[in-house]
Amino acid sequence: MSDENIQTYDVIVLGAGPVGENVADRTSAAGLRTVIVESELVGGECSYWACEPSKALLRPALLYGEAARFPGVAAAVTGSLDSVAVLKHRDRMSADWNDADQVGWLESAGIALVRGHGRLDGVRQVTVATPDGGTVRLRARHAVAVCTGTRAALPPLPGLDALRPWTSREATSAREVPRRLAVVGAGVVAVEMATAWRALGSEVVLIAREQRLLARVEPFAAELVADRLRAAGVDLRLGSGVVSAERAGGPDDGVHLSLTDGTRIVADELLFATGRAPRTDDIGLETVGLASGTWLTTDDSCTVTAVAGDWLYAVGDVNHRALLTHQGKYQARIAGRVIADRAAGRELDAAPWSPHAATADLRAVPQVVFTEPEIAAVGLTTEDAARAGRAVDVVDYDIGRVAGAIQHDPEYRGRARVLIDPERGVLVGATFAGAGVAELLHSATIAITGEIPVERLWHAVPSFPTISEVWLRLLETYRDQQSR
Ligand SMILES: Cc1cc2nc3c(=O)[nH]c(=O)nc-3n(C[C@H](O)[C@H](O)[C@H](O)COP(=O)(O)OP(=O)(O)OC[C@H]3O[C@@H](n4cnc5c(N)ncnc54)[C@H](O)[C@@H]3O)c2cc1C
Ligand SMILES: NC(=O)c1ccc[n+]([C@@H]2O[C@H](COP(=O)([O-])OP(=O)(O)OC[C@H]3O[C@@H](n4cnc5c(N)ncnc54)[C@H](O)[C@@H]3O)[C@@H](O)[C@H]2O)c1
Repeated sequence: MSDENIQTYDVIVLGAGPVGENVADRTSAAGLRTVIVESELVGGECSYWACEPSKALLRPALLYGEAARFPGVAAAVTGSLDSVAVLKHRDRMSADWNDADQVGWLESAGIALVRGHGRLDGVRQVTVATPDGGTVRLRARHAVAVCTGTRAALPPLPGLDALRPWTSREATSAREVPRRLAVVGAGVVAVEMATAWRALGSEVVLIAREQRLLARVEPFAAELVADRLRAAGVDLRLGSGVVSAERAGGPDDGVHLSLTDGTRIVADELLFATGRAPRTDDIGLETVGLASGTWLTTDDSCTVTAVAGDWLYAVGDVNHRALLTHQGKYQARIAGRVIADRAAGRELDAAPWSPHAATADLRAVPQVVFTEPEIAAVGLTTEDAARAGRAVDVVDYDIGRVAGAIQHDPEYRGRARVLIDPERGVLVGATFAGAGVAELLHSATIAITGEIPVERLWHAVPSFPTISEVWLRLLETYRDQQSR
Protein backbone atom coordinates (compact mmCIF):
# COMPACT_ATOMS: atom_id res chain seq x y z
CA MET A 1 0.00 0.00 0.00
CA SER A 2 1.61 3.30 -1.03
CA ASP A 3 1.78 5.82 1.81
CA GLU A 4 0.31 8.78 -0.10
CA ASN A 5 -3.07 6.97 -0.43
CA ILE A 6 -3.38 6.43 3.29
CA GLN A 7 -5.19 8.84 5.62
CA THR A 8 -3.58 8.84 9.04
CA TYR A 9 -5.51 9.48 12.28
CA ASP A 10 -4.68 8.87 15.93
CA VAL A 11 -7.68 6.60 16.43
CA ILE A 12 -9.94 4.62 14.08
CA VAL A 13 -13.33 3.49 15.37
CA LEU A 14 -15.06 0.75 13.38
CA GLY A 15 -18.84 1.01 13.74
CA ALA A 16 -20.84 4.12 14.72
CA GLY A 17 -23.42 2.57 17.02
CA PRO A 18 -23.93 4.10 20.46
CA VAL A 19 -20.69 2.51 21.63
CA GLY A 20 -18.48 3.55 18.71
CA GLU A 21 -19.85 7.09 18.99
CA ASN A 22 -18.89 7.21 22.67
CA VAL A 23 -15.37 5.84 22.13
CA ALA A 24 -14.86 8.48 19.42
CA ASP A 25 -16.30 11.19 21.66
CA ARG A 26 -13.86 10.38 24.47
CA THR A 27 -10.74 10.09 22.27
CA SER A 28 -11.63 13.21 20.32
CA ALA A 29 -12.27 15.13 23.56
CA ALA A 30 -8.80 14.01 24.71
CA GLY A 31 -7.31 15.76 21.66
CA LEU A 32 -6.74 12.64 19.53
CA ARG A 33 -7.67 12.95 15.83
CA THR A 34 -10.42 10.38 15.45
CA VAL A 35 -12.23 8.87 12.46
CA ILE A 36 -15.31 6.66 12.65
CA VAL A 37 -16.38 4.20 9.94
CA GLU A 38 -20.05 3.28 9.45
CA SER A 39 -21.61 0.96 6.86
CA GLU A 40 -25.28 1.73 7.61
CA LEU A 41 -26.69 4.50 9.83
CA VAL A 42 -24.77 6.54 12.39
CA GLY A 43 -26.46 5.62 15.69
CA GLY A 44 -26.40 1.86 15.06
CA GLU A 45 -28.85 -0.87 15.95
CA CYS A 46 -29.96 0.84 19.17
CA SER A 47 -31.29 4.01 17.52
CA TYR A 48 -33.12 2.46 14.57
CA TRP A 49 -33.89 -1.26 15.13
CA ALA A 50 -33.53 -2.00 18.85
CA CYS A 51 -33.80 0.14 22.03
CA GLU A 52 -35.46 3.28 20.66
CA PRO A 53 -38.16 1.80 18.40
CA SER A 54 -38.91 -1.08 20.79
CA LYS A 55 -39.38 1.25 23.75
CA ALA A 56 -41.51 3.57 21.58
CA LEU A 57 -43.81 0.60 20.86
CA LEU A 58 -43.86 -0.52 24.50
CA ARG A 59 -44.54 2.79 26.24
CA PRO A 60 -48.11 3.10 24.85
CA ALA A 61 -48.72 -0.58 25.63
CA LEU A 62 -47.69 -0.19 29.29
CA LEU A 63 -49.49 3.15 29.68
CA TYR A 64 -52.67 1.65 28.23
CA GLY A 65 -52.46 -1.41 30.50
CA GLU A 66 -52.09 0.71 33.65
CA ALA A 67 -54.81 3.18 32.68
CA ALA A 68 -57.27 0.46 31.64
CA ARG A 69 -57.08 -1.03 35.15
CA PHE A 70 -57.13 2.15 37.25
CA PRO A 71 -60.36 3.07 39.10
CA GLY A 72 -61.97 6.06 37.46
CA VAL A 73 -59.52 6.08 34.57
CA ALA A 74 -60.62 2.72 33.18
CA ALA A 75 -63.98 4.25 32.23
CA ALA A 76 -62.16 6.78 30.05
CA VAL A 77 -60.14 4.07 28.27
CA THR A 78 -62.81 2.41 26.21
CA GLY A 79 -61.24 1.79 22.82
CA SER A 80 -58.13 -0.04 21.68
CA LEU A 81 -54.71 1.45 20.90
CA ASP A 82 -54.56 3.58 17.75
CA SER A 83 -51.94 1.48 15.97
CA VAL A 84 -51.41 4.00 13.17
CA ALA A 85 -50.56 6.71 15.71
CA VAL A 86 -48.36 4.36 17.75
CA LEU A 87 -46.38 3.31 14.66
CA LYS A 88 -46.02 6.97 13.69
CA HIS A 89 -44.70 7.72 17.18
CA ARG A 90 -42.25 4.80 16.77
CA ASP A 91 -41.08 6.26 13.43
CA ARG A 92 -40.44 9.61 15.08
CA MET A 93 -38.51 8.01 17.96
CA SER A 94 -36.38 6.19 15.36
CA ALA A 95 -35.65 9.52 13.61
CA ASP A 96 -37.45 8.11 10.54
CA TRP A 97 -34.30 6.02 9.94
CA ASN A 98 -32.41 9.17 9.00
CA ASP A 99 -29.07 9.78 10.69
CA ALA A 100 -28.62 13.47 9.76
CA ASP A 101 -28.80 14.61 13.42
CA GLN A 102 -26.22 12.09 14.58
CA VAL A 103 -23.91 12.99 11.67
CA GLY A 104 -24.30 16.64 12.75
CA TRP A 105 -23.25 15.65 16.27
CA LEU A 106 -20.11 13.88 14.94
CA GLU A 107 -19.23 17.06 13.04
CA SER A 108 -19.76 19.22 16.12
CA ALA A 109 -17.48 16.92 18.13
CA GLY A 110 -14.75 17.14 15.46
CA ILE A 111 -14.95 13.42 14.57
CA ALA A 112 -14.35 12.50 10.90
CA LEU A 113 -16.84 10.08 9.31
CA VAL A 114 -16.10 7.62 6.50
CA ARG A 115 -19.17 5.79 5.21
CA GLY A 116 -18.68 2.23 4.02
CA HIS A 117 -17.78 -1.29 5.10
CA GLY A 118 -14.52 -1.29 7.08
CA ARG A 119 -12.11 -4.19 7.43
CA LEU A 120 -8.91 -4.48 9.44
CA ASP A 121 -5.95 -4.67 7.07
CA GLY A 122 -3.07 -5.62 9.33
CA VAL A 123 -1.70 -3.78 12.35
CA ARG A 124 -3.42 -0.40 12.97
CA GLN A 125 -4.81 -0.28 9.43
CA VAL A 126 -8.38 -0.33 8.15
CA THR A 127 -9.61 -0.41 4.54
CA VAL A 128 -13.09 0.90 3.80
CA ALA A 129 -15.15 -0.16 0.78
CA THR A 130 -17.22 2.96 0.15
CA PRO A 131 -20.80 2.96 -1.25
CA ASP A 132 -19.59 4.45 -4.58
CA GLY A 133 -17.34 1.43 -5.16
CA GLY A 134 -14.19 3.24 -4.01
CA THR A 135 -11.67 2.39 -1.32
CA VAL A 136 -10.44 4.53 1.57
CA ARG A 137 -7.31 3.40 3.42
CA LEU A 138 -6.88 4.46 7.02
CA ARG A 139 -3.95 4.14 9.39
CA ALA A 140 -4.04 4.75 13.16
CA ARG A 141 -1.08 6.11 15.12
CA HIS A 142 -2.44 4.70 18.39
CA ALA A 143 -5.58 2.57 18.35
CA VAL A 144 -8.32 0.81 16.41
CA ALA A 145 -11.55 0.20 18.33
CA VAL A 146 -13.88 -2.47 16.93
CA CYS A 147 -17.47 -1.55 17.84
CA THR A 148 -19.35 -3.47 15.14
CA GLY A 149 -22.09 -4.85 17.42
CA THR A 150 -24.29 -7.83 16.66
CA ARG A 151 -26.95 -9.09 14.29
CA ALA A 152 -29.84 -11.44 15.01
CA ALA A 153 -28.82 -15.12 15.21
CA LEU A 154 -31.25 -17.41 13.39
CA PRO A 155 -31.79 -21.12 14.14
CA PRO A 156 -30.57 -23.62 11.54
CA LEU A 157 -34.01 -24.43 10.10
CA PRO A 158 -34.23 -25.77 6.54
CA GLY A 159 -35.77 -23.34 4.01
CA LEU A 160 -35.26 -20.30 6.26
CA ASP A 161 -35.03 -17.73 3.43
CA ALA A 162 -38.34 -18.80 1.88
CA LEU A 163 -40.00 -18.21 5.27
CA ARG A 164 -39.09 -14.51 5.18
CA PRO A 165 -38.97 -14.48 8.99
CA TRP A 166 -38.92 -11.36 11.10
CA THR A 167 -35.81 -10.67 13.16
CA SER A 168 -35.59 -7.91 15.77
CA ARG A 169 -35.20 -5.48 12.85
CA GLU A 170 -38.61 -6.22 11.31
CA ALA A 171 -40.22 -6.58 14.77
CA THR A 172 -39.19 -3.02 15.63
CA SER A 173 -39.72 -1.39 12.22
CA ALA A 174 -42.81 -3.15 10.75
CA ARG A 175 -45.29 -0.78 9.12
CA GLU A 176 -48.40 -2.91 9.68
CA VAL A 177 -49.76 -4.89 12.59
CA PRO A 178 -49.81 -8.60 11.64
CA ARG A 179 -53.09 -10.33 12.44
CA ARG A 180 -51.25 -13.43 13.75
CA LEU A 181 -47.66 -13.31 15.04
CA ALA A 182 -45.61 -16.34 16.15
CA VAL A 183 -42.57 -15.52 18.31
CA VAL A 184 -39.77 -18.03 18.87
CA GLY A 185 -37.61 -17.42 21.97
CA ALA A 186 -38.02 -16.60 25.66
CA GLY A 187 -35.43 -13.85 26.03
CA VAL A 188 -35.91 -10.11 26.39
CA VAL A 189 -36.61 -9.47 22.71
CA ALA A 190 -39.27 -12.19 22.62
CA VAL A 191 -41.19 -11.03 25.70
CA GLU A 192 -40.93 -7.31 24.91
CA MET A 193 -42.08 -7.78 21.31
CA ALA A 194 -44.87 -10.18 22.34
CA THR A 195 -46.06 -7.50 24.80
CA ALA A 196 -45.95 -4.70 22.23
CA TRP A 197 -47.58 -6.47 19.28
CA ARG A 198 -50.29 -8.05 21.45
CA ALA A 199 -51.18 -4.58 22.73
CA LEU A 200 -51.31 -3.37 19.12
CA GLY A 201 -53.87 -6.08 18.32
CA SER A 202 -51.93 -9.10 17.00
CA GLU A 203 -52.89 -12.60 18.09
CA VAL A 204 -49.55 -13.72 19.54
CA VAL A 205 -48.17 -17.23 20.15
CA LEU A 206 -44.81 -17.42 21.93
CA ILE A 207 -42.87 -20.67 21.47
CA ALA A 208 -40.01 -21.29 23.92
CA ARG A 209 -37.80 -24.30 24.39
CA GLU A 210 -37.39 -23.37 28.08
CA GLN A 211 -40.08 -24.18 30.66
CA ARG A 212 -40.04 -20.51 31.70
CA LEU A 213 -39.54 -17.03 30.27
CA LEU A 214 -36.44 -14.85 30.78
CA ALA A 215 -33.98 -17.47 32.02
CA ARG A 216 -31.54 -14.86 33.36
CA VAL A 217 -33.90 -13.06 35.77
CA GLU A 218 -35.25 -14.19 39.14
CA PRO A 219 -38.01 -16.80 38.51
CA PHE A 220 -40.62 -14.81 40.51
CA ALA A 221 -40.19 -11.85 38.16
CA ALA A 222 -40.46 -14.00 35.03
CA GLU A 223 -43.57 -15.64 36.48
CA LEU A 224 -45.30 -12.27 36.95
CA VAL A 225 -44.59 -11.43 33.29
CA ALA A 226 -45.85 -14.83 32.11
CA ASP A 227 -49.09 -14.35 34.11
CA ARG A 228 -49.69 -10.92 32.59
CA LEU A 229 -48.94 -12.10 29.04
CA ARG A 230 -51.41 -14.96 29.47
CA ALA A 231 -54.01 -12.56 30.89
CA ALA A 232 -53.49 -10.33 27.84
CA GLY A 233 -54.27 -13.32 25.61
CA VAL A 234 -50.77 -14.37 24.54
CA ASP A 235 -50.61 -18.12 23.92
CA LEU A 236 -47.44 -19.26 25.75
CA ARG A 237 -46.08 -22.57 24.48
CA LEU A 238 -43.31 -23.27 26.99
CA GLY A 239 -41.03 -26.29 26.67
CA SER A 240 -41.77 -26.43 22.97
CA GLY A 241 -39.83 -26.07 19.73
CA VAL A 242 -40.34 -25.67 16.00
CA VAL A 243 -39.86 -28.91 14.04
CA SER A 244 -40.66 -27.47 10.63
CA ALA A 245 -41.93 -24.24 9.15
CA GLU A 246 -43.04 -23.25 5.67
CA ARG A 247 -44.79 -20.36 3.95
CA ALA A 248 -47.93 -21.51 2.19
CA GLY A 249 -47.69 -19.08 -0.73
CA GLY A 250 -50.88 -18.14 -2.62
CA PRO A 251 -53.58 -15.97 -1.10
CA ASP A 252 -53.01 -17.32 2.42
CA ASP A 253 -49.21 -16.88 2.40
CA GLY A 254 -49.14 -17.69 6.12
CA VAL A 255 -46.33 -19.47 7.91
CA HIS A 256 -47.31 -23.01 8.89
CA LEU A 257 -45.39 -24.31 11.92
CA SER A 258 -45.20 -27.83 13.35
CA LEU A 259 -44.17 -27.92 16.99
CA THR A 260 -42.39 -30.61 19.01
CA ASP A 261 -45.60 -31.32 20.95
CA GLY A 262 -47.29 -32.32 17.68
CA THR A 263 -49.49 -29.20 17.39
CA ARG A 264 -49.60 -26.89 14.36
CA ILE A 265 -49.77 -23.12 14.21
CA VAL A 266 -50.48 -20.74 11.35
CA ALA A 267 -49.22 -17.18 11.60
CA ASP A 268 -48.89 -14.22 9.25
CA GLU A 269 -45.41 -13.38 10.55
CA LEU A 270 -42.80 -15.45 12.38
CA LEU A 271 -40.31 -13.63 14.63
CA PHE A 272 -37.08 -15.34 15.57
CA ALA A 273 -35.93 -13.72 18.82
CA THR A 274 -33.24 -16.34 19.25
CA GLY A 275 -30.22 -14.34 20.39
CA ARG A 276 -27.39 -12.42 18.74
CA ALA A 277 -24.25 -13.16 16.70
CA PRO A 278 -21.20 -10.86 16.58
CA ARG A 279 -20.69 -8.78 13.42
CA THR A 280 -17.09 -9.93 13.05
CA ASP A 281 -17.39 -12.32 10.10
CA ASP A 282 -16.20 -9.86 7.45
CA ILE A 283 -14.02 -7.32 9.24
CA GLY A 284 -10.54 -8.61 8.40
CA LEU A 285 -9.86 -10.26 11.77
CA GLU A 286 -7.72 -12.87 10.00
CA THR A 287 -5.27 -10.09 8.97
CA VAL A 288 -4.34 -9.64 12.65
CA GLY A 289 -4.30 -13.34 13.54
CA LEU A 290 -7.84 -13.67 14.91
CA ALA A 291 -10.59 -16.05 13.81
CA SER A 292 -13.39 -14.36 11.89
CA GLY A 293 -16.97 -14.53 13.16
CA THR A 294 -16.01 -14.81 16.83
CA TRP A 295 -16.83 -12.64 19.85
CA LEU A 296 -13.74 -10.53 20.68
CA THR A 297 -12.42 -11.29 24.14
CA THR A 298 -10.90 -8.38 26.03
CA ASP A 299 -9.50 -7.58 29.46
CA ASP A 300 -11.24 -5.04 31.70
CA SER A 301 -9.65 -2.15 29.78
CA CYS A 302 -11.40 -3.43 26.60
CA THR A 303 -8.02 -4.26 25.02
CA VAL A 304 -8.04 -7.39 22.83
CA THR A 305 -5.40 -9.41 24.66
CA ALA A 306 -4.81 -11.99 21.91
CA VAL A 307 -3.25 -9.27 19.71
CA ALA A 308 0.17 -7.94 20.73
CA GLY A 309 0.93 -4.24 21.09
CA ASP A 310 -2.12 -2.91 22.99
CA TRP A 311 -3.54 -1.16 19.91
CA LEU A 312 -6.70 -3.23 19.23
CA TYR A 313 -9.80 -2.66 21.35
CA ALA A 314 -13.25 -4.30 21.23
CA VAL A 315 -16.02 -2.34 22.88
CA GLY A 316 -19.78 -2.89 23.32
CA ASP A 317 -21.84 -5.87 22.16
CA VAL A 318 -18.97 -7.27 20.08
CA ASN A 319 -16.96 -8.21 23.21
CA HIS A 320 -19.94 -10.12 24.68
CA ARG A 321 -19.39 -8.71 28.20
CA ALA A 322 -22.94 -7.28 28.49
CA LEU A 323 -25.23 -6.83 25.48
CA LEU A 324 -26.75 -3.53 26.60
CA THR A 325 -26.42 0.00 25.27
CA HIS A 326 -25.69 1.65 28.62
CA GLN A 327 -23.07 -0.95 29.54
CA GLY A 328 -21.38 -0.63 26.13
CA LYS A 329 -21.30 3.16 26.54
CA TYR A 330 -19.73 2.68 29.99
CA GLN A 331 -17.05 0.49 28.40
CA ALA A 332 -16.60 3.19 25.75
CA ARG A 333 -15.85 5.81 28.42
CA ILE A 334 -13.29 3.44 29.98
CA ALA A 335 -11.72 2.43 26.64
CA GLY A 336 -11.57 6.08 25.51
CA ARG A 337 -9.66 6.97 28.67
CA VAL A 338 -7.33 3.96 28.25
CA ILE A 339 -6.56 4.90 24.63
CA ALA A 340 -5.90 8.54 25.56
CA ASP A 341 -3.70 7.66 28.55
CA ARG A 342 -1.69 5.09 26.59
CA ALA A 343 -1.22 7.63 23.77
CA ALA A 344 0.10 10.16 26.31
CA GLY A 345 2.47 7.57 27.80
CA ARG A 346 0.65 7.53 31.14
CA GLU A 347 0.60 4.38 33.31
CA LEU A 348 -2.66 2.40 33.44
CA ASP A 349 -4.24 1.36 36.72
CA ALA A 350 -5.68 -2.16 36.36
CA ALA A 351 -7.23 -2.20 39.87
CA PRO A 352 -11.00 -2.75 40.13
CA TRP A 353 -13.07 0.45 39.91
CA SER A 354 -10.13 2.44 38.48
CA PRO A 355 -10.78 4.78 35.49
CA HIS A 356 -9.15 2.09 33.31
CA ALA A 357 -11.21 -0.96 34.36
CA ALA A 358 -14.81 -1.75 33.37
CA THR A 359 -15.39 -3.41 36.77
CA ALA A 360 -19.15 -2.84 36.76
CA ASP A 361 -19.43 -5.34 33.86
CA LEU A 362 -18.55 -8.02 36.41
CA ARG A 363 -20.35 -6.75 39.51
CA ALA A 364 -23.27 -4.49 38.69
CA VAL A 365 -24.91 -4.66 35.26
CA PRO A 366 -28.33 -3.01 35.47
CA GLN A 367 -31.13 -3.98 33.08
CA VAL A 368 -34.77 -3.04 32.73
CA VAL A 369 -37.12 -5.32 30.84
CA PHE A 370 -39.99 -3.16 29.65
CA THR A 371 -42.81 -5.67 30.05
CA GLU A 372 -45.98 -5.76 32.17
CA PRO A 373 -44.85 -5.63 34.88
CA GLU A 374 -41.43 -4.06 34.39
CA ILE A 375 -38.46 -6.02 35.66
CA ALA A 376 -35.48 -4.04 36.92
CA ALA A 377 -32.44 -5.98 38.06
CA VAL A 378 -28.76 -5.37 38.87
CA GLY A 379 -25.94 -7.57 40.12
CA LEU A 380 -26.43 -11.18 41.14
CA THR A 381 -29.60 -13.25 41.08
CA THR A 382 -30.03 -16.13 43.54
CA GLU A 383 -29.24 -18.55 40.69
CA ASP A 384 -26.02 -16.61 39.85
CA ALA A 385 -24.97 -16.74 43.51
CA ALA A 386 -25.67 -20.49 43.73
CA ARG A 387 -23.73 -21.14 40.50
CA ALA A 388 -20.77 -19.15 41.85
CA GLY A 389 -20.97 -20.92 45.23
CA ARG A 390 -21.44 -17.58 47.01
CA ALA A 391 -23.29 -17.45 50.31
CA VAL A 392 -25.88 -14.65 50.28
CA ASP A 393 -28.75 -13.59 52.52
CA VAL A 394 -31.95 -13.33 50.46
CA VAL A 395 -34.55 -10.72 51.43
CA ASP A 396 -37.97 -10.58 49.73
CA TYR A 397 -40.80 -8.10 50.02
CA ASP A 398 -44.22 -7.84 48.36
CA ILE A 399 -44.17 -4.38 46.72
CA GLY A 400 -47.98 -4.40 46.68
CA ARG A 401 -47.90 -3.74 50.47
CA VAL A 402 -45.97 -0.47 50.12
CA ALA A 403 -48.13 2.65 50.50
CA GLY A 404 -46.59 4.32 47.44
CA ALA A 405 -47.29 1.26 45.32
CA ILE A 406 -50.94 1.19 46.44
CA GLN A 407 -51.22 4.86 45.45
CA HIS A 408 -49.67 3.92 42.09
CA ASP A 409 -52.22 1.13 41.55
CA PRO A 410 -54.63 -0.14 44.23
CA GLU A 411 -54.31 -3.64 42.72
CA TYR A 412 -50.51 -3.40 42.51
CA ARG A 413 -48.75 -6.74 41.96
CA GLY A 414 -45.00 -6.84 42.39
CA ARG A 415 -42.13 -8.15 44.40
CA ALA A 416 -38.61 -7.08 45.34
CA ARG A 417 -35.60 -9.17 46.26
CA VAL A 418 -32.18 -8.06 47.44
CA LEU A 419 -29.14 -10.24 48.02
CA ILE A 420 -26.76 -9.27 50.81
CA ASP A 421 -23.20 -10.48 51.29
CA PRO A 422 -23.35 -11.58 54.96
CA GLU A 423 -19.64 -11.09 55.59
CA ARG A 424 -19.29 -7.58 54.17
CA GLY A 425 -22.84 -6.44 54.94
CA VAL A 426 -23.31 -4.94 51.47
CA LEU A 427 -25.80 -5.48 48.65
CA VAL A 428 -24.66 -7.70 45.77
CA GLY A 429 -27.90 -8.06 43.82
CA ALA A 430 -31.39 -6.60 43.50
CA THR A 431 -34.49 -7.41 41.44
CA PHE A 432 -37.71 -5.41 41.38
CA ALA A 433 -40.76 -6.56 39.44
CA GLY A 434 -43.79 -4.26 39.26
CA ALA A 435 -45.22 -1.20 37.55
CA GLY A 436 -42.94 1.83 37.70
CA VAL A 437 -39.88 0.06 39.09
CA ALA A 438 -37.56 1.05 36.22
CA GLU A 439 -36.67 4.34 37.90
CA LEU A 440 -36.01 2.51 41.20
CA LEU A 441 -33.13 0.58 39.73
CA HIS A 442 -30.42 3.20 39.90
CA SER A 443 -30.70 3.35 43.69
CA ALA A 444 -29.74 -0.34 43.82
CA THR A 445 -26.94 0.16 41.28
CA ILE A 446 -25.48 2.92 43.46
CA ALA A 447 -25.79 0.77 46.60
CA ILE A 448 -23.89 -2.08 44.90
CA THR A 449 -21.16 -0.09 43.12
CA GLY A 450 -20.68 2.16 46.17
CA GLU A 451 -20.58 -0.93 48.44
CA ILE A 452 -22.72 1.01 50.89
CA PRO A 453 -23.02 -0.88 54.20
CA VAL A 454 -26.58 -1.99 54.95
CA GLU A 455 -26.27 -0.18 58.30
CA ARG A 456 -25.81 3.10 56.41
CA LEU A 457 -28.76 2.40 54.09
CA TRP A 458 -31.03 2.83 57.14
CA HIS A 459 -30.15 6.53 56.89
CA ALA A 460 -31.25 6.77 53.24
CA VAL A 461 -34.86 7.69 53.95
CA PRO A 462 -37.33 7.09 51.09
CA SER A 463 -40.04 9.70 50.55
CA PHE A 464 -43.62 8.90 51.53
CA PRO A 465 -45.63 7.68 49.68
CA THR A 466 -43.32 6.39 46.95
CA ILE A 467 -42.56 2.88 45.68
CA SER A 468 -39.00 3.51 46.95
CA GLU A 469 -40.31 2.82 50.46
CA VAL A 470 -39.78 -0.81 49.52
CA TRP A 471 -36.14 -0.15 50.52
CA LEU A 472 -37.23 0.46 54.12
CA ARG A 473 -39.43 -2.63 54.13
CA LEU A 474 -36.55 -4.75 52.80
CA LEU A 475 -34.24 -3.44 55.54
CA GLU A 476 -36.87 -4.15 58.21
CA THR A 477 -37.39 -7.66 56.84
CA TYR A 478 -33.62 -8.24 56.85
CA ARG A 479 -33.36 -6.99 60.45
CA ASP A 480 -36.16 -9.36 61.50
CA GLN A 481 -34.55 -12.27 59.67
CA GLN A 482 -31.22 -11.56 61.41
CA SER A 483 -32.75 -11.37 64.88
CA ARG A 484 -34.53 -14.74 64.54
C1 LIG B 1 -34.93 -5.42 19.88
C2 LIG B 1 -33.82 -4.97 20.79
C3 LIG B 1 -34.10 -4.11 21.82
C4 LIG B 1 -33.08 -3.69 22.68
N1 LIG B 1 -33.40 -2.86 23.70
C5 LIG B 1 -32.44 -2.45 24.55
C6 LIG B 1 -32.74 -1.58 25.62
O1 LIG B 1 -33.88 -1.22 25.86
N2 LIG B 1 -31.73 -1.17 26.42
C7 LIG B 1 -30.44 -1.57 26.22
O2 LIG B 1 -29.56 -1.16 26.98
N3 LIG B 1 -30.12 -2.40 25.19
C8 LIG B 1 -31.08 -2.84 24.35
N4 LIG B 1 -30.75 -3.66 23.31
C9 LIG B 1 -29.34 -3.98 23.08
C10 LIG B 1 -28.66 -2.81 22.31
O3 LIG B 1 -29.32 -2.61 21.08
C11 LIG B 1 -27.19 -3.12 22.07
O4 LIG B 1 -26.57 -3.47 23.29
C12 LIG B 1 -26.47 -1.91 21.47
O5 LIG B 1 -27.05 -1.53 20.24
C13 LIG B 1 -24.98 -2.22 21.27
O6 LIG B 1 -24.34 -1.11 20.73
P1 LIG B 1 -23.04 -1.27 19.81
O7 LIG B 1 -22.63 0.11 19.45
O8 LIG B 1 -22.08 -2.18 20.48
O9 LIG B 1 -23.54 -2.05 18.53
P2 LIG B 1 -24.62 -1.64 17.42
O10 LIG B 1 -25.68 -0.78 17.95
O11 LIG B 1 -25.01 -2.94 16.79
O12 LIG B 1 -23.80 -0.77 16.39
C14 LIG B 1 -22.77 -1.32 15.59
C15 LIG B 1 -22.57 -0.44 14.38
O13 LIG B 1 -21.45 -0.92 13.64
C16 LIG B 1 -21.74 -0.86 12.26
N5 LIG B 1 -20.87 -1.82 11.57
C17 LIG B 1 -20.85 -3.17 11.74
N6 LIG B 1 -19.88 -3.71 10.97
C18 LIG B 1 -19.29 -2.69 10.31
C19 LIG B 1 -18.22 -2.61 9.38
N7 LIG B 1 -17.55 -3.70 9.00
N8 LIG B 1 -17.88 -1.40 8.89
C20 LIG B 1 -18.54 -0.29 9.30
N9 LIG B 1 -19.54 -0.30 10.18
C21 LIG B 1 -19.92 -1.48 10.69
C22 LIG B 1 -23.21 -1.21 12.20
O14 LIG B 1 -23.79 -0.78 10.99
C23 LIG B 1 -23.75 -0.47 13.41
O15 LIG B 1 -24.13 0.85 13.09
C24 LIG B 1 -31.75 -4.12 22.46
C25 LIG B 1 -31.46 -5.00 21.40
C26 LIG B 1 -32.48 -5.43 20.58
C27 LIG B 1 -32.15 -6.36 19.43
N1 LIG C 1 -34.71 -4.03 27.66
C1 LIG C 1 -33.49 -4.43 27.37
O1 LIG C 1 -32.54 -4.14 28.07
C2 LIG C 1 -33.26 -5.28 26.16
C3 LIG C 1 -34.28 -5.49 25.26
C4 LIG C 1 -34.05 -6.33 24.19
C5 LIG C 1 -32.81 -6.92 24.01
N2 LIG C 1 -31.83 -6.66 24.91
C6 LIG C 1 -30.52 -7.31 24.78
O2 LIG C 1 -30.41 -7.97 23.54
C7 LIG C 1 -29.84 -9.25 23.73
C8 LIG C 1 -30.50 -10.23 22.79
O3 LIG C 1 -31.82 -10.55 23.26
P1 LIG C 1 -32.52 -11.87 22.74
O4 LIG C 1 -33.84 -11.95 23.42
O5 LIG C 1 -32.49 -11.92 21.25
O6 LIG C 1 -31.52 -13.01 23.22
P2 LIG C 1 -31.47 -13.92 24.53
O7 LIG C 1 -30.16 -14.60 24.47
O8 LIG C 1 -31.84 -13.15 25.73
O9 LIG C 1 -32.63 -15.01 24.32
C9 LIG C 1 -32.60 -15.90 23.23
C10 LIG C 1 -33.76 -16.87 23.32
O10 LIG C 1 -33.79 -17.64 22.13
C11 LIG C 1 -33.78 -19.03 22.46
N3 LIG C 1 -33.08 -19.73 21.37
C12 LIG C 1 -31.81 -19.58 20.97
N4 LIG C 1 -31.54 -20.40 19.94
C13 LIG C 1 -32.69 -21.07 19.68
C14 LIG C 1 -33.06 -22.06 18.73
N5 LIG C 1 -32.20 -22.52 17.83
N6 LIG C 1 -34.32 -22.51 18.75
C15 LIG C 1 -35.22 -22.06 19.66
N7 LIG C 1 -34.93 -21.12 20.59
C16 LIG C 1 -33.68 -20.64 20.59
C17 LIG C 1 -33.07 -19.12 23.79
O11 LIG C 1 -33.39 -20.33 24.41
C18 LIG C 1 -33.63 -17.87 24.48
O12 LIG C 1 -34.90 -18.12 25.00
C19 LIG C 1 -29.98 -9.61 25.18
O13 LIG C 1 -28.74 -10.04 25.68
C20 LIG C 1 -30.44 -8.37 25.86
O14 LIG C 1 -29.53 -7.93 26.84
C21 LIG C 1 -32.04 -5.87 25.98
